[in-house]
Amino acid sequence: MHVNGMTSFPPPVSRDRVIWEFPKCYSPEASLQLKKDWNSGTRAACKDRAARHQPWDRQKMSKVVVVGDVNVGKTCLINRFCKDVFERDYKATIGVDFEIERFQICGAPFSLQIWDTAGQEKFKCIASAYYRGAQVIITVFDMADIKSLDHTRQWLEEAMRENEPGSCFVFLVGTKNDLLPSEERQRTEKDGVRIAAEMHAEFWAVSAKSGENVQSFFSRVAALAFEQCIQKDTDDDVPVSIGRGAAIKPDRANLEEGPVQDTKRGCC
Ligand SMILES: Nc1nc2c(ncn2[C@@H]2O[C@H](COP(=O)(O)OP(=O)(O)OP(=O)(O)O)[C@@H](O)[C@H]2O)c(=O)[nH]1
Repeated sequence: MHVNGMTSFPPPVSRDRVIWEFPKCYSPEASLQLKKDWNSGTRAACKDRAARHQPWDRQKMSKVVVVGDVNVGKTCLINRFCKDVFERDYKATIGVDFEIERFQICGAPFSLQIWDTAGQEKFKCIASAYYRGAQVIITVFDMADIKSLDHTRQWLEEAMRENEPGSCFVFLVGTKNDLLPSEERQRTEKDGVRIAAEMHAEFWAVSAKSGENVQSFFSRVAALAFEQCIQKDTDDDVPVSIGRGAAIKPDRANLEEGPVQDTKRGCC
């Protein structure tokens, strides 16, 4: 970064944004990747740059879009991760909002641009204008409101309408797991896992209130999105697609290759 002819460096990322180990999935039954380690290409690319003390040519960033019914806890989930706060009082998101979170993954700088969208019907047309160019779609439901789980397919369909088929990693996230007694929680998780598998999404259950699984979830998102960026860099001229049907089959090599990107300035 150059400011007035001087080179300035961004501040270091906080410790909980530094990722060396490949983050685990929540449930192997609905996972985008069962592998335990980075792709060999990712490791090699990171090692090579570090050995040559070479900076990455451009800031690597992936666009993440968070969708779901009104009041399911999208804003709280993002705020818990980005600001480590929890807001008890509901304030509707008007249109969209976004946060940029910086990471260091395998020694390389990486950012997630996280778009929070409104669940209210009247803001849908504003929010949907921002779905385009997503590398990750997070569909959110409230674990204490099973109807919101039924609606996640529709949310995904609408988000995918603005993106290339098979071009995005999809997550299905159940929020507010702190509200359920353990038996009910297990039942709802089972339903979530089943629907996630149908949607070719990876399932997670979290609580923005207690913070349970929030950090692990976003680390997982960042790691998968990062690998996709690296793959794109090293294999730029070969068009690849994960295919939506391939997402929960962990052994398929095509997932490791990463999706086709809608390349935007600043994003990978
Ligand atoms: N108990 C509990 N309550 C939560 C949790 N997450 C969110 N809430 C509550 O749920 C309500 C809605 O949360 P928001 O994050 O604003 O919901 P949203 O999905 O962003 O809503 P829209 O912006 O209208 O689409 C708020 O009153 C939060 O306090 C959680 O993990 N546990």
